[in-house]
Amino acid sequence: MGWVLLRALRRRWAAYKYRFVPWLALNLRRQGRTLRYVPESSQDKIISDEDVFETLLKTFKALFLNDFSRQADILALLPEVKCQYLELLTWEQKWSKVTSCNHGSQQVFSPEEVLLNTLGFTVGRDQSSLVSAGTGVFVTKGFVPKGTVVSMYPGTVYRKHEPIFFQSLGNPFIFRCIDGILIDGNDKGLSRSVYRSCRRRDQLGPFQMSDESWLTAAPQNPLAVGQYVNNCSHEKAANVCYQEFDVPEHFPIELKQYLPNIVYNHDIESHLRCVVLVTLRDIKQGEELFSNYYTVVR
Ligand SMILES: C[S@@+](CC[C@H](N)C(=O)[O-])C[C@H]1O[C@@H](n2cnc3c(N)ncnc32)[C@H](O)[C@@H]1O
Repeated sequence: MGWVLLRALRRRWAAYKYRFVPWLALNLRRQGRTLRYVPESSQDKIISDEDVFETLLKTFKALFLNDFSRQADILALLPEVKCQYLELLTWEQKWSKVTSCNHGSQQVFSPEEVLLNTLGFTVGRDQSSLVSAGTGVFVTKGFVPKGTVVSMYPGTVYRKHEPIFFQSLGNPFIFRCIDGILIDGNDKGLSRSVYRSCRRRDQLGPFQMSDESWLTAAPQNPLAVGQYVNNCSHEKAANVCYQEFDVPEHFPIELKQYLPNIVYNHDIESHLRCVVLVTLRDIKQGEELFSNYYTVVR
């Protein structure tokens, strides 16, 4: 009995230790080199950055237009602020949208319906098909072709040496990028408070620089559930892969409200790091997503 328990504990620790920052720090010092659980020679990207950008843009634009009635304060700033996407609409189009919102005649879809109409599928959390693996992520409707952005890994982004010790204790949601950047995707406890506080810090007037609804059961960006994807096993091969994506400077400001990531420290100039999950094969409705926790592509 004791032996079985010990073996179970050892297996749990073996899977978890790479995400336990004090363990990483200790091994870094011992080995005198950067410790990665990701191979040094990272694979090529599954899809190009341009394709990731296009998918996010398409999805966020659709969510933005669906949320139009909530965007009135942003619209009011339009003459002064360079809103790249809204500039594409004529004033007549904007006016017709505002009036249709005011008269309540605009059809408002749920974020999942918007995703289905835009990308042809929806994803959501449910009990994993693996015994005792807790929650997992499933394709709930539609079909996802190979090479598609199917999800995003939300959370606070920590650069190397930024303080994450207390947030990392007992936290299985810390994701490590190839260059050592960490993303804390835990939606509870201290991690949750840190994310919310960073988000409030970065708000620019009516413009939200990121989304915090992934902390709830109903995210306004329905792709932001990637932290719940489980690890592959002998029976369940990986069908998605993590891919890093740095948000370019020209990302439309009014669409940043759908980005589920925020930097812990914004004093240092750099692009916001996001991680998306890309399908490695076609995935049908009802299938669970499985990644390989030890593989990330730049
Ligand atoms: C990032 S979380 C994934 C979401 C998790 N299933 C949950 O319900 O919170 C990682 C944790 O999920 C569980 N997990 C992931 N893949 C698993 C697998 N193949 N078998 C058993 N447990 C797994 C482990 O407890 C792991 O520490």
